Amino acid sequence: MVDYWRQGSVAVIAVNNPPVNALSYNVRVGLYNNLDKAANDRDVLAVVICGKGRTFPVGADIHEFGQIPKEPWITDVGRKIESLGKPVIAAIHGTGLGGGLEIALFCHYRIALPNARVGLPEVLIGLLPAGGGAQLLPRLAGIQVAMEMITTGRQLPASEAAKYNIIDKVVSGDIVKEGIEFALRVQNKPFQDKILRYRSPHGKDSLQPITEAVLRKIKMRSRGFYAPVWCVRSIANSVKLPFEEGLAQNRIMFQQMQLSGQAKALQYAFFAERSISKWKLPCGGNFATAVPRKIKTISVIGAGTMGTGITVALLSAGFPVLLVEQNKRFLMKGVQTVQSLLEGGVKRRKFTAEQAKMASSSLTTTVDLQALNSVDLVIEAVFETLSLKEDIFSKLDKICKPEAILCSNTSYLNIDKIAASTRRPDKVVGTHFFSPAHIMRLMENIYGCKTSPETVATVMDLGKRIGKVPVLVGTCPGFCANRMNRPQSEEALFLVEEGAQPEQIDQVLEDFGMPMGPFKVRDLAGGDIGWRSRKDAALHLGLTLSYDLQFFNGERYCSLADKLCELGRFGQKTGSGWYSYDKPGSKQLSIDEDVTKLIQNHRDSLGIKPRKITTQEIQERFLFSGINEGFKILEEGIAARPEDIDIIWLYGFGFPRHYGGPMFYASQIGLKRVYDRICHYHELFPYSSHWMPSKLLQKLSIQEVPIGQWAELHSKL
Ligand SMILES: CC(C)(COP(=O)(O)OP(=O)(O)OC[C@H]1O[C@@H](n2cnc3c(N)ncnc32)[C@H](O)[C@@H]1OP(=O)(O)O)[C@@H](O)C(=O)NCCC(=O)NCCSC(=O)/C=C/CCCCCCCCCCCCC(=O)O
Repeated sequence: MVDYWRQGSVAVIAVNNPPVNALSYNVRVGLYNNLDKAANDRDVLAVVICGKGRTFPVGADIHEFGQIPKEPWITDVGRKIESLGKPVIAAIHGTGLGGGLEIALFCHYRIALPNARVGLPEVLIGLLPAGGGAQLLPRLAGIQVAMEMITTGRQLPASEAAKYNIIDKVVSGDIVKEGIEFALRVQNKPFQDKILRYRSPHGKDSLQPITEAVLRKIKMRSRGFYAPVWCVRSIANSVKLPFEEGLAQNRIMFQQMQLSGQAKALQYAFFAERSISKWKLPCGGNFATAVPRKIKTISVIGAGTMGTGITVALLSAGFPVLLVEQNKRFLMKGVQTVQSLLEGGVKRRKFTAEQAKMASSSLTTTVDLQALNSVDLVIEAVFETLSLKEDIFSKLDKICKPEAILCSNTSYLNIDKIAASTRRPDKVVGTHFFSPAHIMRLMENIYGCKTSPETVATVMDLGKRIGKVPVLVGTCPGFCANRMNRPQSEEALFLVEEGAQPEQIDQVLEDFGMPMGPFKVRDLAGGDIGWRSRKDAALHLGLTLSYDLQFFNGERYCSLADKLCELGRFGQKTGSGWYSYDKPGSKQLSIDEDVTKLIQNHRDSLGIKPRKITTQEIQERFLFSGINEGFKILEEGIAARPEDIDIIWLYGFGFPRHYGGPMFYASQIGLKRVYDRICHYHELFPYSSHWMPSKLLQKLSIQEVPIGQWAELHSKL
């Protein structure tokens, strides 16, 4: 796991632990022993530490967390470097992260390739850099830089790291060769002043103001995530305590954090995110065997909000796009939107003006579907009306070349029905983007019963290539994301009907860590869309939405949202919704007395006496109704694993990452407790079928099955 060789007077110690040279126990032992070997070899005058393969070590092996790490620890390897009596050079390529960078900081010199990156990302997995990073970095780069890097986990490119003295020299060419050359130059020079433990942290007199400023920033963005605050404390230890004492204190904090639910959740999320690309279809096709088609040209149908967002996402990733609309007026408007989204990207520094110009020049437009006869892939993004989509797909089937893949950006409709309107159901797939599609990273890809593994592989690959997080699910109304979100939105309305205020519910869920409460989300999305589909659904059943309606199609129903829409209060875009806004389109909101009165009148008209609703009830009814649906989604095989569901929630709805996602959150609360509360609400609200407890949840709750075994056990149950 660690290779050793000598080139003249230089010993090279190369970590060889693919894929990312994680510092697992055997690697630490290998490093320690080989450093000894170099120390004892009198012909060795300098040592180079590097990584084989694609990268320098990226840190501790996260799989080993949760157990007490066996010695030697990273700090033991560090002490060995410091006391070696010979200069040690870290030669960094790829990424030098976490414990990897810590080892480099114990070295006397650090060189890196221009495209290398360094960072201390422990905070992102709920930890602090206890292997020496929080003590060493302030002594090298100063308190300010250390605070920024350690509390955010940001990776710095080599050139920026060199500005802060983290890298002594940026070199090009072969990193090992460069390391050896550097070693030969410094081998006979004094290097005691390069041992960072003997330095004092730069900017230590400003510790207090820097800490206060950083804590203010953390408070604004943390939403209950506490690792950044502990990271701040660990850096303060570098000023307040002697080096070894600081290390010991940080180790104690690390141990406590490691056992915390937040660290477990974040580490789960890390691996969950990597597992989603390992998809499998019920028919047996999977990521390892299916080969994606090469996609060069893409057409997007529909230049509305979704179509233009998707177009920008594709253009900015370098794909030429042919944008289609039914008439020139809509098309012109769409092109203007694309241009302004690209300009917005330049302002947000997502890309340069030059890149935006290039992207814009790759956009072509047409009002003629026939022009799509040579594209490799089509993404349809028109209204959510099945008949309209069926019509478009049957036309596309006739126009597009036989091997072209046809995708629907539907958030709700049955992919099999859309596919059935073509003679190529194997090449039809759902690609559900989230709004705003050029920003939101989730791409919920939906296979139908005939979608081929090759088609799935192609859209999963496309998602990655445009910087999205593609998750594969099966087809059912609302798929995974919207199906789970629906009971939650309904519960939010019912809670208001029973006595809560919209702003109270929003606050409770924002305090929980959601980026926005459900009523703010409704106002942002626009109430009119849901209103129209509710009216359509009623019409379909031969009903009308009336204001005293308490049941609809056998289910409990709350007409408050309809009443708001009837008043033209569609949300932010009209300047009023559940809240009122400074002006249409503004985000500045305030509580509106008219809405409070409307809610009161609504309760009066139905004879509902408002009751006090607790924070616990709001959290449970919102979160558990969605979680119950999540278990049904697993039960039906719509999602293959809880990880798929959790990643959908992390990226589609901003579920707080330090809870891992709703399914992991349920596992941490305890399945028995979640199940019991769901049964309780089912008893209270028998006319909301979403409280019907999931059978899978019931079975798993009997033995509190750990989340890693849900999918496997489910297939056996
Ligand atoms: C940027 C990456 C490195 C690479 O990204 P990419 O190229 O996109 O590839 P990925 O798909 O992400 O990854 C490829 C595969 O590698 C796996 N992987 C990645 N990183 C790790 C890792 N760190 N460990 C294990 N496995 C890893 C990944 O899962 C992929 O696997 P697969 O192909 O899907 O199977 C990117 O991966 C990345 O960012 N990685 C994370 C880097 C990171 O977070 N590093 C920091 C880790 S934490 C750390 O280093 C901490 C060190 C200090 C430890 C201090 C210990 C103190 C001792 C206390 C002891 C107290 C005992 C007291 C005892 C007593 O007193 O009683």
